Amino acid sequence: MGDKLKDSKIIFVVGGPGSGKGTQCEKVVEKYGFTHLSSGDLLRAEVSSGSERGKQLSAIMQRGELVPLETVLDMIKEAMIAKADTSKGFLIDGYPREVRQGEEFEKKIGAPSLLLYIDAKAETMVKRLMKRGETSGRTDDNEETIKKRLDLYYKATEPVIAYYEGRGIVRKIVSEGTVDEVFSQVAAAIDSLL
Ligand SMILES: Nc1nc2c(ncn2[C@@H]2O[C@H](COP(=O)(O)OP(=O)(O)OP(=O)(O)O)[C@@H](O)[C@H]2O)c(=O)[nH]1
Ligand SMILES: Nc1ccn([C@@H]2O[C@H](COP(=O)(O)OP(=O)(O)O)[C@@H](O)[C@H]2O)c(=O)n1
Ligand SMILES: [Mg+2]
Repeated sequence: MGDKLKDSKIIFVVGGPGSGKGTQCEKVVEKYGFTHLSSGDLLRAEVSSGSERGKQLSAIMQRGELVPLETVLDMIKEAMIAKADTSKGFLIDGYPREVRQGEEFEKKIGAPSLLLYIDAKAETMVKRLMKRGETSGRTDDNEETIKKRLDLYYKATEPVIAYYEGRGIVRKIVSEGTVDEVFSQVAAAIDSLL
């Protein structure tokens, strides 16, 4: 089964909290039929299952910190294997969050063919998340945790961009405009890959 994953197309979607990763992934699924796996959503599903592991994850996520690498990687791998037979390719949203997460992913699953870097200004991300927080019900959409998630993003996740830039597979998407304006950049980047 591992080999089957090795052959599948993998796109990493990396960007700050509130940059628009999830929004753009939904539009990519509509247009290209890829399988969208959001690491954050997988973790939140585990939390809402009420499992012991979910309780531990919840505390970490409420602090805006990173959960253990093995946990999130195993959850993504399980989700990919479950869809491997029918998937046209995978959008891995919100992972890797640090370089070693990328290295471990490639050891256990396979190499990405594209990294979509969804780039928005810090104040744009804060504004969007505060607005989303009014309806999302996410325990991490509050000012204090948003700030921690942003700090962690700049410290741990931006180096991921540089790491994959070295391989020439990064496409930077400026996500300041409307959802459709941003999506036209995303579609152009994916079309150049297909
Ligand atoms: N104007 C504008 N708003 C956007 C765009 N993309 C997302 N938003 C808004 O910004 C908020 C955050 O978008 P998400 O797609 O949830 O962001 P995310 O990167 O998945 O955030 P995390 O899951 O917290 O990492 C949403 O409530 C959207 O309404 C965009 O391209 N333009
Ligand atoms: N690879 C990942 C993905 C999410 N997470 C945790 O899950 C939370 C929500 O992730 P998300 O991608 O939905 O949201 P953002 O943190 O990107 O805004 C993060 O703040 C982390 O606490 C993680 O630890 N490792
Ligand atoms: Mg998201």
